[in-house]
Amino acid sequence: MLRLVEWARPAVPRIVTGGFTALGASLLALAVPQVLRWIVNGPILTDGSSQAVVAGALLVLALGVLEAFFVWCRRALVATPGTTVERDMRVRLFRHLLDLPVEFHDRWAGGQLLSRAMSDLGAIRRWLVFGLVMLLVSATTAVVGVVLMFVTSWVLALVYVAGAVPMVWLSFRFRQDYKVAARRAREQTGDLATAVEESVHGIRVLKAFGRGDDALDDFVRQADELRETEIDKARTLSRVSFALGAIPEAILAVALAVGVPLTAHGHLSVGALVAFFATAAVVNNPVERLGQLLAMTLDAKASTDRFLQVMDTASTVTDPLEPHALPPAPGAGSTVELRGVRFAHRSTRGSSEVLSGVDLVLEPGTTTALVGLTGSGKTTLLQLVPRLYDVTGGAVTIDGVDVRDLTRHDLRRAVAVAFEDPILFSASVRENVLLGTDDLTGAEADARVEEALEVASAGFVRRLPQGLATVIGEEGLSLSGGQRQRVALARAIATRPRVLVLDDPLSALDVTTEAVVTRRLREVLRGTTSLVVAHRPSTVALADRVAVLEDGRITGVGTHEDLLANHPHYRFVLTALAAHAPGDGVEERGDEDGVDGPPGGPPGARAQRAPRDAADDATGARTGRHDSGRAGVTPGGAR
Ligand SMILES: Nc1ncnc2c1ncn2[C@@H]1O[C@H](COP(=O)(O)OP(=O)(O)OP(=O)(O)O)[C@@H](O)[C@H]1O
Repeated sequence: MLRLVEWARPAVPRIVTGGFTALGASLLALAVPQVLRWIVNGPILTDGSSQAVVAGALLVLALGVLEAFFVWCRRALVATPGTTVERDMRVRLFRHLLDLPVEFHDRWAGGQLLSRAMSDLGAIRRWLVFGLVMLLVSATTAVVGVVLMFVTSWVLALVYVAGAVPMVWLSFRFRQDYKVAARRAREQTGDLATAVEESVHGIRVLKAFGRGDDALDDFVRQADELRETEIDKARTLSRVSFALGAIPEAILAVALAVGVPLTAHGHLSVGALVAFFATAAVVNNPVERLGQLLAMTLDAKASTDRFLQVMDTASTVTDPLEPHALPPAPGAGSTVELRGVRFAHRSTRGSSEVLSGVDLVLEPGTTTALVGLTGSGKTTLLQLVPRLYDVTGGAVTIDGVDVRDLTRHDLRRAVAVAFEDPILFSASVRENVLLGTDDLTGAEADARVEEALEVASAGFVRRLPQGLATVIGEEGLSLSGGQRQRVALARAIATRPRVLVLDDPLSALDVTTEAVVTRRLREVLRGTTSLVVAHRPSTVALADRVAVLEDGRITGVGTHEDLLANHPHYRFVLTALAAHAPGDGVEERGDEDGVDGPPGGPPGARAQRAPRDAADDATGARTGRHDSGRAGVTPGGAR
């Protein structure tokens, strides 16, 4: 937990000052018994001077008021820096999450990250500003108090210290048990958050399949598990709290039995006896609180471990130490080359590769369609260009520069991506479209948005309630699949990239809309080198050339006609795709340019896109016969 200093450094001065004021408060509390001793041994037992008693009482009052002031100071001092530290840690965690590669996010559940960013950091803050300070102050108070007890009466002090032995042993046992439960509770909180996140994300599927009750049962089971762990923790804590509360009181009984005879026989003054018990009462407070503070510390320890587990994960996709720059843009897109590219996902690394030696050259300004069976690795290959994953062998170059030699910023300015399942953020349409163009403002930005929307045939956004200012994404207006795809396509186009990577970007559009978008896209793509995953013959129509991905390699590159004539696997794939391609219609038919429908569209106007899994690799097509012929297979969707 010492490593928390690294994050808490700016707050350390105030936390330390807060600690000193808390210590001051405890020492003032310990001074009260000494005043009592003076009053009892002095004015009360000697001359009975009421003036001296009043003076003593006023002194106790002053000490009490001062103690209360110090307690207030501690709270005031540590409250603000605690929240600052929490905020800073949260920001650094989020920044690190953004920096970590996709590979990391493939492995980690969202809820686990969410709970680390929220509840774990909250637990660390509470410990820093309260637990840590009070633990140190309690320990110091106990030590100073015991020293005062020895000064008052070493016999009674020995009785008190002897009682500490079982308390230390109990605390040690408690630490062992509670630590495990604390960690388990944190993990279960993360799992619970994941369950909520997944269910909310997939609420339509749950409802459509009537699986809400199952999801609820699952959630209840997880919530019960967490509850049991929390009860486990509470039981462990209450056991130790009981012992830490009872033992000091029992010690006081023993001390009384020893102390009274000592006083009766004149070995101990009455004032000293009173002072001993008053001191013991002050010391008992922090001792009894020890269980609670230890629990808090162990909770914070579990949270710190979980936080550091993420922070210590180094990013594997990093900027080079000596980055290269891309040569000036040639004007007609860049040359992209994949040389002997191999790739295996982390989970299957060592056992099987998705790509096992891909060689492909994309000439400047050309559009290449990537065709292959489902699961053949098209999406994976695409993601290697903007380094969402790093190749495990070979290299990807842009204009002769290895993508790993570019800074990620430069690379991602040069390469734009649109995925089949587009994610839009909770922001206005305009902000979503301008996401990748960080240096554009004002009229220039407006013009770029207009142009991108035009090419992507996304004019429907102007008819949204607030036009381009309408908030879409999770917190805003829901768009249909095809509408989202077009906004995402506009976002990719708006960056005016050298290289455009499109993963079946028109899959949710009906044939008419796709034809319009395709026509406009072809015009724009002339100045860009594009790689487009094609699942439909009509998407192949976008391309100048087609590359066939088969068994982890490119087994054919050529025009559609050439491949159709000479490449059996291409014929097979295309036939299989054509058999499942639209008009398996998806998107509402529109009213503007024959493409744009009103947002949301008429009920029932949308249907799910037909599954293309029938063209699955499970058909044996990878290894089997490719004799499906070429009957009527042409780009543009004709069957
Ligand atoms: N994050 C991942 N972790 C592990 N394996 C993965 C991951 N993503 C994809 N795969 C596997 O890699 C293989 C290729 O997947 P990929 O998505 O690239 O295929 P695809 O050709 O794009 O498929 P489709 O046409 O269905 O979109 C599949 O076997 C898939 O299960």
